[in-house]
Amino acid sequence: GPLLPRSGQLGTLENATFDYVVIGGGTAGLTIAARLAKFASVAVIEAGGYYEVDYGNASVVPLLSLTGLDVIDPSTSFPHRPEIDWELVTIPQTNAANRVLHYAQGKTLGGSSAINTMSYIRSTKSAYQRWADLVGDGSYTFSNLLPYFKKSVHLTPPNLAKRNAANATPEYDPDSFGIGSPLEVSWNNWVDPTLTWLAKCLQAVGLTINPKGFSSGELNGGSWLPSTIDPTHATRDSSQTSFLDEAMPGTQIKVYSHSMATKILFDGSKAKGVSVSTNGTLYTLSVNKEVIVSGGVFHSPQILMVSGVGPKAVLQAQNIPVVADLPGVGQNLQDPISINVANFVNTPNAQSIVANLATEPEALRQYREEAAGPYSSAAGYISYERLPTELRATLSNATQAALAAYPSDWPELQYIVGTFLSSNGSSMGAISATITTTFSRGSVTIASASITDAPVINLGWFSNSADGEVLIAGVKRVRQAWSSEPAQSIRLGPEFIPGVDVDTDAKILDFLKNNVNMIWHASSTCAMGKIGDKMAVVDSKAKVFGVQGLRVVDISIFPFSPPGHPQASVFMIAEKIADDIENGR
Ligand SMILES: Cc1cc2nc3c(=O)[nH]c(=O)nc-3n(C[C@H](O)[C@H](O)[C@H](O)COP(=O)(O)OP(=O)(O)OC[C@H]3O[C@@H](n4cnc5c(N)ncnc54)[C@H](O)[C@@H]3O)c2cc1C
Repeated sequence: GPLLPRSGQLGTLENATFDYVVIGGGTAGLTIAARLAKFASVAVIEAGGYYEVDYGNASVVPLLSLTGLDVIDPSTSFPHRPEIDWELVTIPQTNAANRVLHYAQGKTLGGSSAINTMSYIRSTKSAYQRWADLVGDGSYTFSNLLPYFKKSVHLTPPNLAKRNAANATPEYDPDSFGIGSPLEVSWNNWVDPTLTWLAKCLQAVGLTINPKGFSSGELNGGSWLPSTIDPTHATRDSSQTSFLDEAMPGTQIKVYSHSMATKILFDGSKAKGVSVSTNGTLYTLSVNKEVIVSGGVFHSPQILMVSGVGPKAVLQAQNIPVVADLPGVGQNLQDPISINVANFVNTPNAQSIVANLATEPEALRQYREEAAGPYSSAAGYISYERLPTELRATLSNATQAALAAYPSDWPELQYIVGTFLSSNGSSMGAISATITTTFSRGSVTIASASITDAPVINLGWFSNSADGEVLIAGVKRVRQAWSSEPAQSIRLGPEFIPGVDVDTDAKILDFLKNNVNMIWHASSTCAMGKIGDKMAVVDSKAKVFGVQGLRVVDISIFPFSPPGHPQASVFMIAEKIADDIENGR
């Protein structure tokens, strides 16, 4: 790959003053820092280092983003990789069989954009309209956000010669993209044969290809997805390899890596700096202008709380002096749940090719010499829909009414196709169902006044019974796809997961409670809202209520979990708020 030299510590460990100090060099943090550094002095404090150094190929090679990233194991026996993962573990999920889950979050420059599955999907026009309405600011409609979406990415059209899969030609709306920079968005240079079959199964039950793709404000039908990938080298593009790499030589941006922001410091109610710890050295980075918190969904509320901004009772219980009593900090957590319906199949997949000693050398050659072949492939194919009438009719009246409150272009379910090897080396195909109307709510709070104690996470799974009902319908819908005519050409044996004995709603619900997974899209723990909204944490310019000189810019400020995949909107919001700041808003 084209890796630039990656040094470790880049700032000197002593008190200093900047215009802006950004807490967290993750997806949003490096994006906004790089933009602000064009006209101001900026420091970034990041707990991790360079993932290319700390984690090597597993975080760079696209195929390994699906299969090699052992950090995404949600079980409590997850492999320990403290150099790139926060190793967060939830409290027992009381409505989900008391499960305790590991929730991967990137602890590295690039944050979760360095460990995610790289798919690039925006939300729907009505979802952004709802965002605009909730926060009382018309700049959040899709058409007004589009310039920021365009600015944050550089699109390279698919390389059809390399993809070499006639039935997997991506369709998309080029007008939804522009000539932004520096984050690369493009398509895989190889298509997994099993995924083309699974896409056909979804198409056979009515989820036909959406000619506009999923970046023009529509989420229905199916699409071969673009991802955040450098198409020339077929390597992951993250906020680090794009925004930070561009800013490093071009601006005076200072990065304090392997460094913890331990507390935001206030002068009265004005943020005046950040206390930092690097390998035991404590120092203060002061601001002329603002502190920007970009710690992600779990750590942004934590740093606010340990600094005195949060629910008064929580702060007082930890003897933290109250700077601003904001009851919404850590509340409103929304985490979409997902389940696989999986079967053995007779088709090869990327893993069976690279696991086979006869075919692996050619796969390696293709990747090294042509940036193509199985190693170059990550995100594949996704479909969205509102439930068909006959399945909607199986829901309780309360759940039907709850769904009816959503606008008509808001999908209710997402289906992701996937493929992997079973422990005995056989190919498996999986179609997952994921809810896109998360009714359950969780929370994040603190165990102590110290930033070094992990935040206390309750995902709130199944706290609202509508989520289970909708996901049961999703399982039935995926079973329809697995019963379609194309599926008969590839399926081997009876249903493997959940299994043919899981055949009633009650049994499916029990299976779900014991087996659903996160798709790592948790959001909304410092939710944006209108002035006067008691549970809102930031206003529409991302300014924290009740204090001055402090914004939060990351996925925690989404007012709700938007359908689609979040990183596109995370990059967008960082661009938007950077523009607000540059223009004095
Ligand atoms: C396994 C996985 C797969 C995913 N797949 C996809 C996908 O395919 N498509 C998609 O759109 N989205 C995906 N997502 C979600 C998406 O990546 C995240 O929503 C997004 O990256 C969040 O960005 P953020 O800026 O809010 O937080 P992050 O990118 O996580 O950044 C937070 C940063 O703050 C740092 N930090 C936190 N606290 C401190 C502190 N006290 N001091 C110093 N530094 C601190 C962290 O180390 C981190 O670098 C996935 C996420 C995961 C984890």
